[in-house]
Parts: sequence; structure tokens; C-alpha cells
Amino acid sequence: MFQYHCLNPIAGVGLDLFSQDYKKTDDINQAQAVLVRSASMHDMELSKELCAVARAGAGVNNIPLEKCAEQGIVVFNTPGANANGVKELVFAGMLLASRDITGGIHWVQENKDNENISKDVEKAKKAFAGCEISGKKLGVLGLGAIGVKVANAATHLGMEVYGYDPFISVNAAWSLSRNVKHISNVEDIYRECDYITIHVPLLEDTKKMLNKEAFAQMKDGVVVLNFARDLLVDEVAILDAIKEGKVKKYVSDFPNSATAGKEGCILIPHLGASTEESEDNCAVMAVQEVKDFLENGNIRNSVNYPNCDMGICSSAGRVAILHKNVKGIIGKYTAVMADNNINISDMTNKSRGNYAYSLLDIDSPVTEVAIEQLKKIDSVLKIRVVK
Ligand SMILES: NC(=O)c1ccc[n+]([C@@H]2O[C@H](COP(=O)([O-])OP(=O)(O)OC[C@H]3O[C@@H](n4cnc5c(N)ncnc54)[C@H](O)[C@@H]3O)[C@@H](O)[C@H]2O)c1
Ligand SMILES: O=C(O)CC[C@@H](O)C(=O)O
Repeated sequence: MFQYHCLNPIAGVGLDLFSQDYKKTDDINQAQAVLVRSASMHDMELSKELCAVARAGAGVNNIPLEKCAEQGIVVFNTPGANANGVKELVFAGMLLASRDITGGIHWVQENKDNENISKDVEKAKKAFAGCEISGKKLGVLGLGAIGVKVANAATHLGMEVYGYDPFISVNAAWSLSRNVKHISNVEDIYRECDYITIHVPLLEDTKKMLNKEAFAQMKDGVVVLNFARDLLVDEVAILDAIKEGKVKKYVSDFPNSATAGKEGCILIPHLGASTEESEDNCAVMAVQEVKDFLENGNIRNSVNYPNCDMGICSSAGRVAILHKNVKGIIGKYTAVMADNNINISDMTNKSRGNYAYSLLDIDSPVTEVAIEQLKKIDSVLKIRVVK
């Protein structure tokens, strides 16, 4: 029996995939798996029971990835599962920045008791007029699951699209419309574009990626959209850029005390992935990843351990070893198996940075003695008897 704990509400269509072998627990310390959306896990104690954390979403800046890796806890996310939800809201943001739709809606609300409202709108509406996005230049920073969808859709709306991603994946490159101009120098985007939208992960080296120097190079009246994370933008610098008329609007899905209520900011309460479809997709993918890991030892879409797939075990047993990526360790655990007269029929070892993962299929059930010996090997972080 496995236990899982949800730190945020996770869509039922995902949780329903857990069989009778799983129980939901309110006590995180009992859980082998944690499902999370945006709750911060940075200050949490991680129990020895915990094997997997699944982020039902893309961004993992709320999870201590290194601390988890060090404790042999595999962290998963759900790449692309909410990308369409975010893409659609980016276009809503672009339109809100281009035409004063919210101002117009407020006007109607304020004039709801005016008997002549249908006539007066024709006089009032000029205060809320704007511009179209067709024919304008859009710069997309980060061409991953969301960036590619935004870039491609923008070409269909008549925008001239510039895309920048020095680390673009082969899959993303295949999915990108050939009408998107590939930009290798981000400054070309700053100089040329009327709208700039950022879709990169929040990492140490992307923090404040849009800063004073970046804004200084942008066109006057540029619209900046941030549906990725607030700290990607230097908010002091963007508020100055708004005051100077450099930035016309800052549309962000991440309001905070620096930006809330500030002139020129259009702020949405982190609604990018808050659609039925995105929540369902993320929950389903997260639960499938957790189940495949707990039941078969397979790792798919991890952000701190290598991916590894040996399918469903057809041997007598399967042992999973999470360890540091160091020389000579494979020899040590194969020696333990040999000493205990256990034959390894199949095995995989994969590494990712400082961490590695081994799956061993064995011809007879692993013994307590062998497990204890494996645990004592230096650089082994966690052992799981999968079968
Ligand atoms: N508003 C929301 O609700 C919401 C929903 C999903 C994701 N997000 C945020 O959006 C981010 C992107 O999501 P995604 O699903 O597209 O992720 P993704 O991993 O598919 O794509 C991120 C892309 O950014 C690129 N990148 C990394 N560093 C870069 C840099 N310095 N310059 C340019 N490109 C760089 C990567 O190569 C990758 O292609 C997430 O990390 C998350 O923070 C927000
Ligand atoms: O879970 C959410 O609502 C937001 C998810 C989003 O920020 C993400 O990074 O995937």
C-alpha cells in the first residue's frame, strides 16, 4: 500500500487513477509521494518515507530540487500539460494591453443605471480605443512548451514573430512554425519588438533577465508580458520604465506588493494554468509519473534525476538505487548481489549531473542482508525494493 499527500488541490480525474493500492493521507510524513502545485516546499522537512514529489505544472522553483536529490527523492513535473491554458491567457493579456477593455467594462458598470447608455457609449468609447496586434512585432523569450505555442499562434494572428532560446530542444525546434524568425541575439528582440513575452524558467541565471539595461534597449511604448514568474523581471526597473513611457503596459500573471495597484500594470492572479483542461492534464500526467515510479521504478519527466525506463518488471525482483554519480559504484552493488548469490538479469544506469539512478532486475527476490549491504555503500542515497 502506498500513501500520497496533496499539498494543493489536485484534479480528481488524476487522483482517480490511483488504484486501491494507494491511500490519500493528511500526514505528509507518512507519504511516499507528494503532489503539489504552487505551495512552497523550501522550508519543509522531508521525511525518510518520501520517494517522489510530483509538480502538477511546469515551474519547479517552489521545490528544493537539490535537497530532494540529496535525499533520494525524485521530483517530477508535467511538461506541456498546461501550455495551452497559458498560451490563451497570454493573448488575452496582449489584447488587454492593446485596447482598454477593462476601462470600457468599468464604464458600462458605472453607467448601468443610465437610461441613455446605448446612445452614450458611442461618445464614451473613444476613451477606450486602442490598437490591433496584427502587423505588430512580437518577441518570444524562451521557446519551450508555452513559448512555441504562443509564437506559432501569433503568426496566425498576423504578427511578425521573433523567437529567442539559446537552449531550444530538438522537439521544440521541430514544433516551431517556420514563420517565426530565429533570433540569436536577444538585443534584436529588445530593439525591434512591440510586444515582448517571457516564457523561461526561474533559475539563478534568469532572475531579473528583464532589467534596466534590457528596458533601455526596447522601443518606446513596448508591452511586456510575464506569464512565467515575477522574479524574472526587475520590477523596480519596469516601474521606472513605465513612468518614463518606455513600457506602455506590464502584463503579469504574478502580482506582488511591488506591482499590485501600480500605474501601467495589468495583473492577473496566477490564472495561466487555471483551466479545467490544464488542471486535468497536469493531474493525470503527475499521477501517471508517480505510479510508474512507485510501481515499476521508472522515471519520466524528472527535473532532478535522469529519466530511466525498464518497463514492467518480468523478473523475480527489481531494485532501484538512487546514488551520487561517482566512479566505481556500479561494481560495488553488482558485487553485493553476487556475494548474496543474486543474479542480475537486466540493469540500467543513468546519470544526470551529480546524481544517478540504477534499476536492477534480478532472478531471485532480494534479501534483507543484501539491502543492508547496498545501503552501506558510500554515495548510495536511497534504495527501493520495487518488486
Ligand atoms: N502562469 C502560469 O500559470 C504558468 C504555467 C506554466 C508555466 N509557467 C511558467 O512558465 C515557464 C515556462 O514554461 P514551459 O512549460 O514553456 O517550460 P519549458 O521548460 O517547456 O520551456 C522553457 C524554455 O525556456 C528556455 N530557456 C531557459 N533559459 C533561457 C534563457 N536564458 N533565455 C531564453 N530561453 C531560455 C528553455 O530552453 C526552454 O525551451 C515555467 O518554468 C513556469 O515558471 C507559468
Ligand atoms: O498550478 C498552477 O496553478 C500554476 C502552475 C504554473 O505556475 C506552472 O508553473 O505550471
